[in-house]
Amino acid sequence: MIALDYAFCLKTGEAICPQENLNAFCLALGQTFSTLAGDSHCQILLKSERSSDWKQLADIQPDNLNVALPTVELNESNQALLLNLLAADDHKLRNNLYHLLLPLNMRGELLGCLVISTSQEISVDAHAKSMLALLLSGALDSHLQHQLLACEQAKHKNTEKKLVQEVCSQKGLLEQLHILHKISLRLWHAHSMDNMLHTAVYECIHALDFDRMAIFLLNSHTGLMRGTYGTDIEGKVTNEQWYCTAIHEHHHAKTTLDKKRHITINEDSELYHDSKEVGTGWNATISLWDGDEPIGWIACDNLITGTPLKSYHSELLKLLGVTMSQHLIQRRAQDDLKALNLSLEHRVAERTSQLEDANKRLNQISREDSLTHVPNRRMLDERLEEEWRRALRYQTPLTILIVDIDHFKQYNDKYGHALGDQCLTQVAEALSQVERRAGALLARFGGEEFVFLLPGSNRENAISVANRALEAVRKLEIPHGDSPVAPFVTISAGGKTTIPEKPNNQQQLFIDADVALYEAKSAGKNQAFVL
Ligand SMILES: Nc1nc2c(ncn2[C@@H]2O[C@H](COP(=O)(O)OP(=O)(O)OP(=O)(O)O)[C@@H](O)[C@H]2O)c(=O)[nH]1
Repeated sequence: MIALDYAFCLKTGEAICPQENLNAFCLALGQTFSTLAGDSHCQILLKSERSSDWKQLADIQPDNLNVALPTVELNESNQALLLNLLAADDHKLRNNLYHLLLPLNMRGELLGCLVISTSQEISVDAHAKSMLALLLSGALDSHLQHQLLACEQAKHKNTEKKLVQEVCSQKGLLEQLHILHKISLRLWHAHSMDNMLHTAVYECIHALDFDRMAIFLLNSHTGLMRGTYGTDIEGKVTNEQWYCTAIHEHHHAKTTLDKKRHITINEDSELYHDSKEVGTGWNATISLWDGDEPIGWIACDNLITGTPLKSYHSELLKLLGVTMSQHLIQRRAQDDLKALNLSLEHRVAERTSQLEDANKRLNQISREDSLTHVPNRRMLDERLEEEWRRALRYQTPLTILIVDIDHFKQYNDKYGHALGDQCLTQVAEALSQVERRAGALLARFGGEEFVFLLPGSNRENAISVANRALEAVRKLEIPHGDSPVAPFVTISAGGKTTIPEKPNNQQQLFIDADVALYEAKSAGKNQAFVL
């Protein structure tokens, strides 16, 4: 028989009081009880505050100490033993062992209990037992409170650490977003789609937290994916416009678009360049959308510096995707508008040129004789008015020479109107070759009459022109069986040379030229007369 008495109480108190922590307390407790009985086995059980559940805090055997905080569930046999002991509250022999339960109260509440199991019966002094319980309760409560505090402090430290990390990460994200904003401003100023894509890759790999980036454009109408700009393994921007593939043949593009994934990040992944594996690290792909229509995607990784993936990368890359999508949409709209404007400008220029041509032609037609294609009377009147003014201002000579086909009525009567027209055309053609001096003009005046306007020509030159005209028509040798003048068609010419003395008096010139023509006709035709 062993005794739990005051002496043991004192011994236990001396052993457990100086202990600094729960483990040392339990160890000292176990050692004290082993002096009581060599095979003693102590368990400290704690009662749940809110329920009647019990859990094990410490399992103290002479050769083994096991303290578990947070506490662990009781196994079935211990649970049954505890219930028995709680009900009987005495030192009982069960399963060949004597068990003693020491309830531990604190602040009027049952905190837990100490269960001592030995092979020998223990004689218990009731006062010593309650004193021991008091001693153990105080020490255990103090250690538990201390442990709880330490646990809270550790939690607090951990939260503080996480907070610092979070603040750092937020600061990093903020800096990156600031840079992204600056890049976005630069992209607004790009002068073309090509320039915008090059700037995007260049600026992003130099200022954002990743090493390489490539942008691909998608065309859902053609089903094609095209490269734009990317980064080589040394970090230089490269032109990748040569790259073109069907979207459905590109595994990543296909799955991203099918599943409408906006961003995918892979850690410890193989990294590629020109379809060859060049290293490992993290890589990310961001798809670009115009509403529901996929318009491109971006690939980026950390191949060169191996910069680790940060907690803000996901947020940063998402925003990069949104920014790039907006720029692509806006740039496409601008380009479409430019193309539309160009096509409109082109069409307007084409129409204007057609209109100008038509006007020119109209102008020409309105000043051209439709049968002979030499200038008509309207043209002659305009040019005569002009030349009259000029001759008046500079006091230079001006000549009018009227040419009339001889016996043309008979010609028409004999050969018919159609041949008459043909004759007129041939005569006009021949006359138009006679005088090629600058300013000289041959016009059809009406019927079978033609007029030479000869600015700067004196009478002598007018006579020369008239004779050359006569000769030119004779040379045509157009048969005229009914002409009493010659067997061929002939003409007569009457001219007048003057230096104008007053404005708008050109009509007089015509009257005088007509008089001269009359003279030529009266003198037998086939001749010229210049006044
Ligand atoms: N075939 C044809 N004949 C025309 C055209 N314009 C006028 N004529 C004819 O030209 C003829 C002119 O006749 P006239 O004024 O009598 O003159 P002419 O017969 O040449 O007599 P002279 O001038 O005195 O030699 C008329 O018979 C008109 O019908 C035309 O465009 N085509």
